[in-house]
Amino acid sequence: MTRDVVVHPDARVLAESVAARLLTHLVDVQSHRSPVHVVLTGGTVGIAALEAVAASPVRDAVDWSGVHLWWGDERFLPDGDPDRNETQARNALIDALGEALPVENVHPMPARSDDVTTPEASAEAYAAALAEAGSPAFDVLLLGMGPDGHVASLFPGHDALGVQGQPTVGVHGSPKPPPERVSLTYDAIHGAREVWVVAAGSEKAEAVASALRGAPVTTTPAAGAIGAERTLWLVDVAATEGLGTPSALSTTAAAFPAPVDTAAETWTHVDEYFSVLVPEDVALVETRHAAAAGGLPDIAVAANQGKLLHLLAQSVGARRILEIGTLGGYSTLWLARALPSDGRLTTLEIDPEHARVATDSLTQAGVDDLVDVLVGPAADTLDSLVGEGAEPYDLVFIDADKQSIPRYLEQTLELTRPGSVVIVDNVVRGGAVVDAEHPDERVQGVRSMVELLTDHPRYDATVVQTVGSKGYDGFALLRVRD
Ligand SMILES: O=C1O[C@H](COP(=O)(O)O)[C@@H](O)[C@H](O)[C@H]1O
Repeated sequence: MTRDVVVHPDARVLAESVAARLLTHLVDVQSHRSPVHVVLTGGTVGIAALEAVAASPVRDAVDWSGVHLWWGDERFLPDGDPDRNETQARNALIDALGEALPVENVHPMPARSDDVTTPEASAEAYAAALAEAGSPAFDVLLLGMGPDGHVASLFPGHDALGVQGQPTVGVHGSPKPPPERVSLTYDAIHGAREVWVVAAGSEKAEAVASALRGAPVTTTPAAGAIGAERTLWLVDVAATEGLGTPSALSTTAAAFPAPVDTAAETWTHVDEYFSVLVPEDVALVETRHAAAAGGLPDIAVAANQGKLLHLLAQSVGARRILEIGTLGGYSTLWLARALPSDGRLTTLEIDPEHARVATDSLTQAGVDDLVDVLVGPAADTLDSLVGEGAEPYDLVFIDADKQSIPRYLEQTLELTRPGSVVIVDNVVRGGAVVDAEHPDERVQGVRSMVELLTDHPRYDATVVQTVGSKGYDGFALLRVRD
């Protein structure tokens, strides 16, 4: 996942540029995928960009019948209220599109009415609408940002920041009027392929600087605005004042050399340099491609990490491997290839569709006779394996829901032997792990793991931080004590 910052001379040019970028992106995506799902934002730049889309001669290049419009947040007000983000978007663009955009493609968050009396009711109805539409992966999710660093209606210090397991949330006590709102949650935002944060003006400069420098989301919610494939910050020069703007920024759309991006680029280049040591063959590449084509999130291990798993499994002479979290089968394939011909790999996956994609890829790769893909919640499957008296595993790779890591580690003890090796992925989480108050349950899951492992009688452990094409993270390496 990359994060790019593009700086424009002023708010007007920024809005025009966002419009041009959006139109081009829609045309590009429509050349290989349909329908396209776009999430709109309210706010000054967001609405100005929609006006620019409406005025653009290029707008007819988009097949609007294949575009669905959703909202990232809404002010919980009656239908037609001029302060609703929906009303503003209709005035700015939707009305101008007329019949080109079918009515059923427009998905506003339900307004306050006699039937929908609370932000929670609106949020629930919107979650249901998303589910009914097949919980689409948003192609582009636009987010404005307030001077306090809020995105959508996720405000600093609010409980909504920590809500997980649902795509929407009702919000009360917004510091920016109106106080009642409905918002997408981070879960929904993080599922978007591309997240574009748009912000203009010096009053946003402090929040832009905090977010790009990785402030905690509790104080700067925009720091958590991250897309699954790409995060793009589209800002004007005034909004970058807090970053110490180089002169190059006075030109249109100069790429902003934020320190974090420079570092991430370097990590990726270094991974590329060393990639000669970890060449992927056709089966590995196709496994990655099948996962992407199946719409699976791009969170599998990188090739060098897969090779590390492979080498570790070989080094300990693993004959039996357990993987918790199959996803598309990429790490599974690296691990399976470390097994001897009489070896066995058991991999657990909660999502039947992910399991199907993985099974197909493992079959294509010719390792299906070594691998059992077990579908269901991992904790239940682990209990079943314990109940069945499964032979101990030599190596366990845990790469699933991070909040459950402590539980998986307890269960793993029932399924291993002294000397077995356990690897837990993604335990640094961009450094968020040091934040005791972090609202993300995944971060808290890792912190609970650290508590569990401190002076543990049966696990010996270390954690190694990593950087690379997959960003800044790390893994825990454990050995079951003799
Ligand atoms: O209230 C809201 O504010 C933000 C930012 O608006 P701006 O006028 O400061 O750009 C916006 O992103 C959000 O959708 C909206 O509900």
